[in-house]
Amino acid sequence: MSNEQIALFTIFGGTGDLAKRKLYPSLFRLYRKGFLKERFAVIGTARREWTDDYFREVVKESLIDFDSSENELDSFASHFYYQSHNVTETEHYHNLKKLATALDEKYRLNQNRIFYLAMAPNFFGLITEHLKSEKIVTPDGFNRLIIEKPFGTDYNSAAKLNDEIRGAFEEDQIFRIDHYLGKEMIQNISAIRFGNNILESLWNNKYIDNVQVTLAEALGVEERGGYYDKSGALKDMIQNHTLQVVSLLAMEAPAIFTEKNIREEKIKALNSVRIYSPEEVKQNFVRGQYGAGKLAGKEFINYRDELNVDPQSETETFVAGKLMIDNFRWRGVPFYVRSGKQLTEKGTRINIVFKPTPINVFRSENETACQAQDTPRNILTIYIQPTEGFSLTLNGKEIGDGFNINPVKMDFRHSADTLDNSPEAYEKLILDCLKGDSTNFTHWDEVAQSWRIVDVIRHVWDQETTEFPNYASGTMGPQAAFDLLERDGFNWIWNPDEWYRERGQLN
Ligand SMILES: NC(=O)C1=CN([C@@H]2O[C@H](COP(=O)(O)OP(=O)(O)OC[C@H]3O[C@@H](n4cnc5c(N)ncnc54)[C@H](OP(=O)(O)O)[C@@H]3O)[C@@H](O)[C@H]2O)C=CC1
Ligand SMILES: O=C1O[C@H](COP(=O)(O)O)[C@@H](O)[C@H](O)[C@H]1O
Repeated sequence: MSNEQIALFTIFGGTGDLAKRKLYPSLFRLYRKGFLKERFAVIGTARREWTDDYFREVVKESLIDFDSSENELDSFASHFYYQSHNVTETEHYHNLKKLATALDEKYRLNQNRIFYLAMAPNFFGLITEHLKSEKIVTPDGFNRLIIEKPFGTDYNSAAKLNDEIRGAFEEDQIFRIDHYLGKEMIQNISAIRFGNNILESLWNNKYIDNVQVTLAEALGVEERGGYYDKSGALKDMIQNHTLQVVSLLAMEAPAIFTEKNIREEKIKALNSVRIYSPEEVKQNFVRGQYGAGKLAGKEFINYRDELNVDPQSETETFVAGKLMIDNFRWRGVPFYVRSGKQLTEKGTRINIVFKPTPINVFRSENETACQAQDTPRNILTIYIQPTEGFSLTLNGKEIGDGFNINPVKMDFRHSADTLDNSPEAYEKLILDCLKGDSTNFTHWDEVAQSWRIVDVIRHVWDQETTEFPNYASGTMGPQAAFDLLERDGFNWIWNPDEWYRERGQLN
């Protein structure tokens, strides 16, 4: 059976950074794998006046890292067309419609259309309204809208944006991208949980002590200071990616692994995340901003000295917090989350920290059960990126005299070969959209609840200023983030082996 997908892509923001860095390379990968063959076309639109030929050169340049022949690049690029278009001008949509109709006929596209909004969100409502009023949305075939983040800047703006878009597209036609949902190991969370009875049967507050989710970045804001300074880490990384990861970890098992069932369970999990009072926000969430520092021999500047960042900026580049999930499964189990820029290293990891055995039977005879140190905790670490895999520590007997208990690690990592051949997040998500599968996109109800969770935090922070910068680049964030866990008698785990060693539980 052919895997070929048939569609016309219209990319709004076709001259932009996202299109060049992510979208064109992803389309090329789909082309190479045969998901896109002859029956596809791409219209790139933006205000600048480019010719088709120039556009095709830009597309080819974006594929420079691929080992491909000029012939292959030319035949791929020949499917690309450029239409100069200002999204605020109604007449411009007429030309877009003409071109779309012509390409539909030329490539026999069955009126299947994907509109990719790779532009600033303030244009989304306007574009979708025009797509409908100017009848660029087709009566036959499918019409799907891919929307980039950020989806609003708080609950109210997101709801307004949603209403605007829903004026032209139904919820099942809207594909809100969260590129973390396209990552292989994020998708693997469900496989690890629901495919392994030894884990799922322990996946609750009886056996799990705490859950830790870290989304760490080594880089700073780079050229995106203008956007980032208005956003900050809470809206940039917690509202979307982090809460999505939490919902996948916390959700109940779906009756069957389908889009609708998964979505329902994720929404229920998010709805159970406690919305904090202002006092609880102060106790449970902390923020940071990076100062100058040194990392791997490289000097980093203060966040406030970055390009397009306000020199007095109060924007956080780091967030750590404790989420509580008020349902039967999770009552009392803290979900610690943290994300920040310019930290020690790039890495996304999840640690599921199990409770120790009820009593340490290996204690010495002159110790009571209360005096003895706990047995080392079992830790399940899910490595999302850059290394991908998972490990589980179990306790065993140390070789030799006596009866010393040692954690040993069962470690699985995907090989470099597998990783090289595995699809990139955007590639996967675009293919899902072509197939009409929105499992790995965010539904409005998820977006709405995520905003409700973070809005109260933002509101409290906006009332107060903090002493910034409060962490040096190349560290894992401000002291307050460490205190947050220590207060609960715990510590962040980054590398489980080091963590055991620090506790004298591993030689
Ligand atoms: N870049 C990234 O890595 C990521 C980006 N995003 C999101 O993707 C979206 C696009 O980001 P990015 O590509 O970085 O942004 P850019 O600023 O690089 O691109 C913006 C695009 O919009 C076009 N544009 C601006 N105004 C108009 C207009 N009135 N009519 C038509 N076109 C217009 C610009 O072209 P021209 O000037 O020629 O009109 C350009 O193609 C944003 O929502 C961003 O938040 C999300 C995640 C990551
Ligand atoms: O959405 C975003 O994600 C990136 C981090 O993505 P990753 O796939 O490299 O982990 C982050 O740098 C950016 O600020 C944010 O907008």
